[in-house]
Amino acid sequence: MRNVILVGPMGAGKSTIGRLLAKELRLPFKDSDKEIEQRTGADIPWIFDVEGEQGFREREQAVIAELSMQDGLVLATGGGAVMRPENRQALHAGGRVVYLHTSVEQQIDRTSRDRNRPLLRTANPAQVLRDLMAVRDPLYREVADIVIETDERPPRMVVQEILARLEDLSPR
Ligand SMILES: Nc1ncnc2c1ncn2[C@@H]1O[C@H](COP(=O)(O)OP(=O)(O)OP(=O)(O)O)[C@@H](O)[C@H]1O
Ligand SMILES: O=C(O)C1=C[C@@H](O)[C@@H](O)[C@H](O)C1
Ligand SMILES: [Mg+2]
Repeated sequence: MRNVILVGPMGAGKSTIGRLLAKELRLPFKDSDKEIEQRTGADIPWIFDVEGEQGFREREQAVIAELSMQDGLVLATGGGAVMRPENRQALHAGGRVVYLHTSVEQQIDRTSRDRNRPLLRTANPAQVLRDLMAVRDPLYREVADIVIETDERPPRMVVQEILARLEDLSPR
């Protein structure tokens, strides 16, 4: 079997739902952001500060390429992973891709308590989230086999819907 891969913006719930989904499927869970941090020995804000976004994206591409090639993982990706065509190709080839959709209003709410997202350390994080969503929403949809709405749905309900929709997919 190939992997189940979660894509979507910051605050969509990829890390939270990925962990629960992996438990349900009894598969190992990997989070590309965490994997980058472990391999670098530094957290994401540090990588952005020292190496710039470009440096982070290079590390992200290497991790996505490697993890997508594995089998039987639940893989949560970073919010910007779909920006590079090489990543979209690797993710599509690596398994079933699930886009966790959320409104910008929910993103603002879900990311407001957490300081670990360097792109949101600005005067107007809501505008940044809106601008990123305008560019990225079509890319998440391009790479996804399934789109799942997460607004007003607790993580456990989202997981059950993913499981049902994965069952319904025909082989590709
Ligand atoms: N369906 C949901 N309903 C309510 N809260 C949620 C839901 N999904 C996630 N959350 C909460 O939103 C916050 C962000 O979730 P999470 O870190 O899983 O997002 P992410 O998609 O991994 O973001 P990033 O791309 O920045 O890594 C967490 O506090 C989490 O508990
Ligand atoms: O949306 C983004 O570009 C990002 C999302 C996070 O998951 C991290 O990958 C990083 O903070 C960048
Ligand atoms: Mg995450």
